[in-house]
Amino acid sequence: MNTIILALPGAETLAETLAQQLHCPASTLELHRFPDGEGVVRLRTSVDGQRVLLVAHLDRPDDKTLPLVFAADAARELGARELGLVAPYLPYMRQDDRFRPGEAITSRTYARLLSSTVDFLVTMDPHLHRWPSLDAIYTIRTRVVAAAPAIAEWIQREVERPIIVGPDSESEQWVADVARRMGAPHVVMSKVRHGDRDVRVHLPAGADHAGRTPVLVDDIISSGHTMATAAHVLRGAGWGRPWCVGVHALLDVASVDMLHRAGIARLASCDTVPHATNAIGVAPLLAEGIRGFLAA
Ligand SMILES: O=P(O)(O)OC[C@H]1O[C@@H](O)[C@H](O)[C@@H]1O
Repeated sequence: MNTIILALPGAETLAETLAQQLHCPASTLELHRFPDGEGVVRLRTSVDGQRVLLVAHLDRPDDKTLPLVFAADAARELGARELGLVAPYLPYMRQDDRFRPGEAITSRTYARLLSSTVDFLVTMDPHLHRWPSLDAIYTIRTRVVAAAPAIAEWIQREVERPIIVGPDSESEQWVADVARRMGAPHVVMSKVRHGDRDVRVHLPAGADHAGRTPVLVDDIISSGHTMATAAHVLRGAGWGRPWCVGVHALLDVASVDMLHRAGIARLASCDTVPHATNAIGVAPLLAEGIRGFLAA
């Protein structure tokens, strides 16, 4: 079966790069907004009888998910035989519980929506905390790709004698993997969240930087408060100015400024979400993950 890549608006660069890596054609989608704000998508190429890979950057997902669903439905109606979604950042993974009475568990609802939209999903380091794997909520085939090889390679190139630091217990999975690949030590801090922009972070007793440069690594940087607070704590403990690396950079310009005011040495992110801090390319890793679905 032939494969064609369709880029959702904003994902054209990633789609092109993946098309080169996977040796298949890529096309773009037209998104028109009517005066009342409703949108309509239009496929610019035939998809009849083909496997379609929809490529989307799903930060700010509320505006982007409906066009994705419309594009998938249109492709299906126009003869696509199989539909895959490549979404390097998978949104709505953090609300995985009813933290306050009456709250929606958006992870589950979003998973149900995407599972009814496409046949398979390729994503990178989704925020799996309470769910053991995506299979707990997604009913389609999924493939999780780790950014750790690209992050480890980048840190190795850029930072002399690093020690990898996780700002909270959830980050241990990513931090341990990155550190192991580089043969560097790692330490994981503990965090208590009191609100969207209010976190407390602690270094474990006895933790020592051993003259190394701290590199904070986390999956998501959103408000930036986790990284900023962790940076304050590290500096206060005499660890020097930490570097900060995030897989998914969701933060705005004000949050980037706040991080620099917190005294970080450098902020870098993977290009799962287009952002001024993108320094680590993950397309080759994503392409590898996609290949498993292209065999038939
Ligand atoms: O503190 P901000 O940047 O808002 O949020 C990002 C943090 O919130 C967690 O779920 C992520 O794993 C990360 O540690």
